[in-house]
Amino acid sequence: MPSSRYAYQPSREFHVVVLGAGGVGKSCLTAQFVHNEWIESYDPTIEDSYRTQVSVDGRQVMLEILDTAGTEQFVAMRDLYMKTGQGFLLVFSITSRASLQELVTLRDEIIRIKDDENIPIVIVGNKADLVDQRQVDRAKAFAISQRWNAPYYEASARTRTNVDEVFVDLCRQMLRRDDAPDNSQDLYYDKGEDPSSSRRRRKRKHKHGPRCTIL
Ligand SMILES: Nc1nc2c(ncn2[C@@H]2O[C@H](COP(=O)(O)OP(=O)(O)OP(=O)(O)O)[C@@H](O)[C@H]2O)c(=O)[nH]1
Repeated sequence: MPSSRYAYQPSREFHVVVLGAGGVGKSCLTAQFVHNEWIESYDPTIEDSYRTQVSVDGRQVMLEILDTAGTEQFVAMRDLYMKTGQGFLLVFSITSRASLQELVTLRDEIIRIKDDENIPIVIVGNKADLVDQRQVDRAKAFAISQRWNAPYYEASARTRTNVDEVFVDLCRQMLRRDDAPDNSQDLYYDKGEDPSSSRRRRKRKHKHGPRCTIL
């Protein structure tokens, strides 16, 4: 069979979960990444999922992206999608100190549910175009990301700044874990799960120094 026919078939599929307080721009970041479109209106999300194929360092990756609800009334759904997620975009708005604070709880929950301190995470300070309304210092957000050993990006869904970069960084983290040779010994399957399924969890993780990307 000609290999060229299969050259662009994704070799990996990952579940990405976009989390953060209500109104920080999760849906807008996702819509810009998946459809290249800007949404001006605010329509609170319940839960939306998207499938999109991306090329990362020459490799085709299929992403299943879950855009979650920031509002409190839907928090009961969180446990479920945190279990399924393999990589997390933690989004706050640089115009809201409270939205950064909310990430602390979300990150704690992810670590608890995944039972994994080094699960792939990217911290996103969105709405970076609203410079006059900034409430969160870049240095402060970066310090938090360092403590969490996760990269920090300032982004703007409106200007499409760092939109691709945050998703690609997360993909790279997930690919690195998938590629790591010692992962083969660390794989284990959920009780009762079909071992041939691709839903796998990893116990030991690789540390990568935090990065700060500024506009
Ligand atoms: N100026 C500016 N506005 C933004 C940006 N991202 C989102 N917004 C606006 O912020 C509002 C909320 O954006 P959403 O993407 O719906 O926020 P969300 O986090 O998905 O909100 P929930 O669904 O409630 O969790 C909308 O009016 C967007 O137009 C940005 O980068 N810059």
